[in-house]
Amino acid sequence: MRLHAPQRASSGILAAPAPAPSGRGPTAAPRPDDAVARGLILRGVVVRRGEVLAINGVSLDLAPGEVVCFFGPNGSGKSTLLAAVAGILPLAGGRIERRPADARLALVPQAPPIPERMPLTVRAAVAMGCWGDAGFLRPLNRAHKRRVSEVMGLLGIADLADRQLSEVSGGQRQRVLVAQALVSQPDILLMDEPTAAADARSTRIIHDAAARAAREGALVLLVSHDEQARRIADRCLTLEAGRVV
Ligand SMILES: Nc1ncnc2c1ncn2[C@@H]1O[C@H](COP(=O)(O)OP(=O)(O)OP(=O)(O)O)[C@@H](O)[C@H]1O
Repeated sequence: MRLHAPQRASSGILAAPAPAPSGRGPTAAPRPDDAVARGLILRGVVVRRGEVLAINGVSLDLAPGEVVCFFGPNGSGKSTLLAAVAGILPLAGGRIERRPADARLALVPQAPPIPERMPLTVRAAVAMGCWGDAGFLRPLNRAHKRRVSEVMGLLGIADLADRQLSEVSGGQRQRVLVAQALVSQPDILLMDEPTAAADARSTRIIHDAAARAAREGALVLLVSHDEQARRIADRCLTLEAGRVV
């Protein structure tokens, strides 16, 4: 089973539109300072959160197949950087480009986006990751259902499939959210502290799934306070006060 599909035009349920490239369209020729033909390019990225300069001039070249871990103290800008890459937060300066521009992106957010009391089984929550392919609230085809089952197996949550999401533990819930993102077969997988509530076993399962997605060609950006993340990292970057140090 591939967790990741070749880059294509449609977007997953958790996908956000690519941030508008500043000054040129998605088909423009690479600039001399662009080191990667595919993946993500950040140049002089600046993001404000109210009065705070949360990201202050970050430039990175990130290639498919990499697991890039972001460490750093609370408030250093890790979540803000992922949100900017996902197109959720606007840039106050610089540019972020997906290569190609229609690369599919999925975000595992730090705060679960699904309301705690919403009646939803684990299987239905994971299946939401297929909506980018199937259409919003549309029935899933056999291939989608197979993918949902396979990813639930991979994340060790198959036995929870019919449980209400509100009735599983915090660590199990994190695996559900990771499964939902993986089901969308992202080219770029953004994970914001996906193991914050996870025990050692859950942490290993989540990290192994992220590493597998990268092996299959996805670019994985993983924000973490967990030193275990170094095990799967191709690169570790530290943010301090909005800068990569
Ligand atoms: N919703 C918000 N409104 C205003 N400022 C915010 C908001 N969220 C974060 N900030 C500020 O932006 C800066 C970066 O915060 P961010 O959440 O990106 O840090 P982080 O490195 O992810 O922290 P943590 O490790 O605690 O998750 C901090 O100074 C923070 O106080």
